[in-house]
Amino acid sequence: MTLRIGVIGTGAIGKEHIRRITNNLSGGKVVAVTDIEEASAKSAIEQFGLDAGIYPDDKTLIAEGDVDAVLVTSWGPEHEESVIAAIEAGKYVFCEKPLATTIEGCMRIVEAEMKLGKQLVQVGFMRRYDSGYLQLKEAIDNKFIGEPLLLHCAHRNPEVDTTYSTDMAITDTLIHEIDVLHWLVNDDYKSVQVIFPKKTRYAHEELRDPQFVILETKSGIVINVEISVNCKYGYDIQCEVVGEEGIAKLPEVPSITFRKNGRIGSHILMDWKERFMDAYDAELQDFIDAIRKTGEPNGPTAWDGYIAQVTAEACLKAQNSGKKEAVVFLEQPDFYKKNLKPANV
Ligand SMILES: NC(=O)C1=CN([C@@H]2O[C@H](COP(=O)(O)OP(=O)(O)OC[C@H]3O[C@@H](n4cnc5c(N)ncnc54)[C@H](O)[C@@H]3O)[C@@H](O)[C@H]2O)C=CC1
Ligand SMILES: O=C1[C@@H](O)[C@H](O)[C@@H](O)[C@H](O)[C@H]1O
Repeated sequence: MTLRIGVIGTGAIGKEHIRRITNNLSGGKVVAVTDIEEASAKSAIEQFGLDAGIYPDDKTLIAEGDVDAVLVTSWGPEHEESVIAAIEAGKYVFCEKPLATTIEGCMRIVEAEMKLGKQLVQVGFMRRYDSGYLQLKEAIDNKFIGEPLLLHCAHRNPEVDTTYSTDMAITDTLIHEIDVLHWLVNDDYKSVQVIFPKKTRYAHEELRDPQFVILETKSGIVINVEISVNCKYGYDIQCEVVGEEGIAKLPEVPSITFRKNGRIGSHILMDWKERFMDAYDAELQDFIDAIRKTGEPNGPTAWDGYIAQVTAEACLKAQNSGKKEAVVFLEQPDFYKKNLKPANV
């Protein structure tokens, strides 16, 4: 059976996902779209030659769109309502990060799923499908570098516009590290701290950039993440794990080396679309395949969305207090204690 998919929000990543489902992946078909800007939904249909209906809003798409699954790729604060409506209608959901913009919102989604008694939701934490992070995880899980002790990470974007605010460095940007790093080291966060170094002159007036976040896990692993969103030179994701017996580092993105004008160099990518292209393909293919084969998604769950939001909110508190803040989770329900298979890459 081909998975019939409806897309809620046909902006930047909505269109990217429509393109990959339509041109690159197998087993799924976009049959319905909606966007609060109707012109955007229309342009998605035209751009990708979709045989799909346009619906006035998320609820109508879910009720009348004859879909098995929805992709929620609207703005973060809009996610919760669409995800809950989809769960209540028994539709599978692939929701871009964040699952919801509050802890309570994430819990409402978790409760809706538990009430239904079936996992329907996968959150778009695509780094768990990136081949570099998967290699790091394999090295850690096989004890290749011994016990991980500390991690040095960086999340750099070349630039942001004036709508990007200081809290977004956490909720929009760091949230990827929040999810992937505790998964990488098989541990939970215990505390967080945020330090603001000297501000770059490229940050707009209201924005504090860069930021330096320290996350500590229950077993005592210390993780530092530099977030720079005006680094100018490229889109650059770094992660180095220091273990008891060695170091493992995320590979650089392959690029030719050139010799020109008295220099040896190589190219750096400029945006997330290219950097995680393969990971986005893999996460969505896994979503489609797992549902078709087992009737349940296999990727990051609504509970992972909750864990990320709790940690993000502790970081926001730490931004304001300047102090180390505790990260406190509810106990994981048995419902979510399944042993997730490794990502399908
Ligand atoms: N996994 C990743 O690396 C990335 C994830 N994202 C996430 O994807 C989501 C969308 O981001 P972008 O595509 O960059 O934003 P965008 O602004 O380009 O697109 C969002 C679209 O959703 C539409 N929209 C908003 N509310 C809606 C609603 N209630 N119903 C229907 N349509 C609605 C907007 O009109 C817009 O066309 C965000 O949650 C963002 O955090 C974005 C970029 C990368
Ligand atoms: O999710 C993403 C964007 O929303 C965010 O704004 C960027 O900072 C991240 O690098 C990208 O992966």
